[in-house]
Amino acid sequence: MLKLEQEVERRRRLGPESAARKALIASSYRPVRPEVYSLLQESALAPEFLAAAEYSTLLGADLKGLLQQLETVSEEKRIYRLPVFTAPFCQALLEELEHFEQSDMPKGRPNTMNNYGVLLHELGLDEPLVTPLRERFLQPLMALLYPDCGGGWLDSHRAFVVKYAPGQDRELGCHYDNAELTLNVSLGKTFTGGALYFGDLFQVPSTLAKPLEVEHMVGQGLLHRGGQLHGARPLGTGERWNLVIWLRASAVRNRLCPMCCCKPDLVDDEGFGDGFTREEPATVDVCALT
Ligand SMILES: O=C(O)CCC(=O)C(=O)O
Ligand SMILES: [Fe+2]
Repeated sequence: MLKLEQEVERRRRLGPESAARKALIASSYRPVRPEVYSLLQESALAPEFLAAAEYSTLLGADLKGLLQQLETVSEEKRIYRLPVFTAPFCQALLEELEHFEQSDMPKGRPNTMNNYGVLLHELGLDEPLVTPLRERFLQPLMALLYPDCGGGWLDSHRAFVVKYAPGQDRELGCHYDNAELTLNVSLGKTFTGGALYFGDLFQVPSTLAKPLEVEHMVGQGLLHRGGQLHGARPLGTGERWNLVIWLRASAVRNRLCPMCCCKPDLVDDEGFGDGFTREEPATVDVCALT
């Protein structure tokens, strides 16, 4: 019981501690690549990503048409891949994130599994970069790919960078994300190993006997359902940096928390919190499994 109370207390502190770090970073951190903090421009996005997002907004766009614009990694598991950022933007973002990681600024860690990395909202990158990316480009794309998992109802996110390097984190255990949908973009650098593996949806009783192995390709993003069990194989050599965006739809999670599968009992938090809202959820078709 004591452990549980400690965990509740730890979680209660997360919001205010994060807000304090964000304020300190805003007042005293000096970026090395300030241009990544300006409002997201289409010139930062890969032509393939722009084309897929643009197609998705057309009247009459359908899944079949969209699938011609991306790589289907697994039809059964509904995992897709496409380039997201241009190479120069990837490079600039990576340089900025590395500069921050090496600074003496306080850092919130992405989740309980990764000890290295950066939370993008603490750096002030939500407003100029992640929110526009979600609202303008990911939303139409996800609405066509995953209409049954809240793809058309995305209203918040949690974005972070995970870093794997020798002597630091090298792998990630099997888990599911606190997200309806996830975008995972490989930013670099040069590395071997570190492939993702995917099992079934976590609600499906199964073993991970024959997971699907998916290599990261620098510059490219993988799209998958948050509930799809996955993990990362050990890094071989080099450094691996990935931008992970956990995409959330309050209309889905307000009904059933995707982590505990119960009706959520909400407490106040800062920013997007965990993506729940107190309003009545809109009526939305929801996948029976995620
Ligand atoms: O290492 C990766 O690329 C996956 C990270 C991941 O699954 C997560 O942070 O939720
Ligand atoms: Fe994950």
